Amino acid sequence: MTDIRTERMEKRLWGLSVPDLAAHPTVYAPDLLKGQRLLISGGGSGMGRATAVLAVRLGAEVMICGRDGEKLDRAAEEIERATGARILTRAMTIRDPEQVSAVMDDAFDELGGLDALVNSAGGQFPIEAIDLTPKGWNAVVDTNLNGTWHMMQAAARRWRDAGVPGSIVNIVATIDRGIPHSAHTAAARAGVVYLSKSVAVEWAPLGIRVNALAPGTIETEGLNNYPPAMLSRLGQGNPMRRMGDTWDIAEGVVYLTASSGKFVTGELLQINGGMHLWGTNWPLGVPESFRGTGG
Ligand SMILES: CCCCCCCCCCC/C=C/C(=O)SCCNC(=O)CCNC(=O)[C@H](O)C(C)(C)COP(=O)(O)OP(=O)(O)OC[C@H]1O[C@@H](n2cnc3c(N)ncnc32)[C@H](O)[C@@H]1OP(=O)(O)O
Ligand SMILES: NC(=O)C1=CN([C@@H]2O[C@H](COP(=O)(O)OP(=O)(O)OC[C@H]3O[C@@H](n4cnc5c(N)ncnc54)[C@H](OP(=O)(O)O)[C@@H]3O)[C@@H](O)[C@H]2O)C=CC1
Repeated sequence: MTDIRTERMEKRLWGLSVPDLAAHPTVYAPDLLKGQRLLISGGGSGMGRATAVLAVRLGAEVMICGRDGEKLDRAAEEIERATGARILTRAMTIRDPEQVSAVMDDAFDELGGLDALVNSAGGQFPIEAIDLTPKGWNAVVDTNLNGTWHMMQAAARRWRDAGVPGSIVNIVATIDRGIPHSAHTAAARAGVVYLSKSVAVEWAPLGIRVNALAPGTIETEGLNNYPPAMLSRLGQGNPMRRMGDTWDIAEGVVYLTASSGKFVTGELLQINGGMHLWGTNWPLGVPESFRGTGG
């Protein structure tokens, strides 16, 4: 690891900044998303924000939403400064179907329609499953499963009613072998994966594609929600023995939403350095009985 990276990690400045993202090389042609309109939940930070930057660089018009209006406005200002593109922001929670309906109406009205919905909003807290309270379980399932569903259905209904196609990408997590200390989110994300597969079939006749993307450990400010003791172990929990960056995810999202993904639906794209095959992260520490077992 370079000195600069170590210093940024110690300061908990995770991931690529907006100027980094604006200058990052991309495999895509500059006008790939020209005329496309995207709504990105959780677009004020992390993977959602990186996707917003890549999308505007490729010619798309973008609205981002999340709970914290100041964070969204800050992201929009930084994106405008770095790329010259203006994006729209809406403060809301995906957990409230009425707020979801309002943001979806705004997106369709103010962008003049919608071509793609990217659901990057989500989160959880590390805990041993045996200690979960009903309220904690419900908060995580309501955010990651129910909230994502409200967004998906609200977009799909409008696409159906307008008789136009659409595309949905749901950011989930690497769940293939479960997620110790995060059983609540593993359950919710598994729900989203199979929800996506189910409606990918139902909605194919409507011209709506639905895919999921499973990140591994990705350097974002979201990592600041985890205990400092685990930060030094981050990135060791996959065969490539490093973290991914938000550009890895943004380019994956664009692959699925752009014409490159026009025959892809119901898929789960794993961008995780092989974490679905080997490795794991125990946020609260690996128990003695599991040490040295290769996980
Ligand atoms: C996805 C893979 C996880 C893998 C873990 C392995 C580690 C790998 C490395 C890290 C990978 C990073 C993954 C990321 O997702 S980064 C992005 C993370 N960002 C966040 O998670 C922030 C967003 N999170 C939240 O906003 C909250 O956690 C929550 C989803 C619960 C939001 O809901 P709400 O606002 O309603 O929640 P509250 O804060 O009001 O709490 C409700 C009850 O939930 C319980 N709770 C909440 N926090 C904790 C905690 N830290 N410990 C224990 N219990 C908690 C509690 O019962 C709350 O009720 P009370 O406050 O009344 O007690
Ligand atoms: N980073 C990683 O290693 C991994 C992350 N993930 C998941 O990927 C997604 C993106 O994470 P990442 O970019 O790293 O983290 P961030 O914390 O940066 O992004 C999550 C975004 O979700 C928004 N959000 C959270 N709850 C709600 C809500 N109820 N309504 C609307 N917006 C909400 C947050 O904004 P605000 O607070 O303003 O609402 C935030 O911008 C999340 O679902 C995360 O759990 C999965 C695997 C690994």
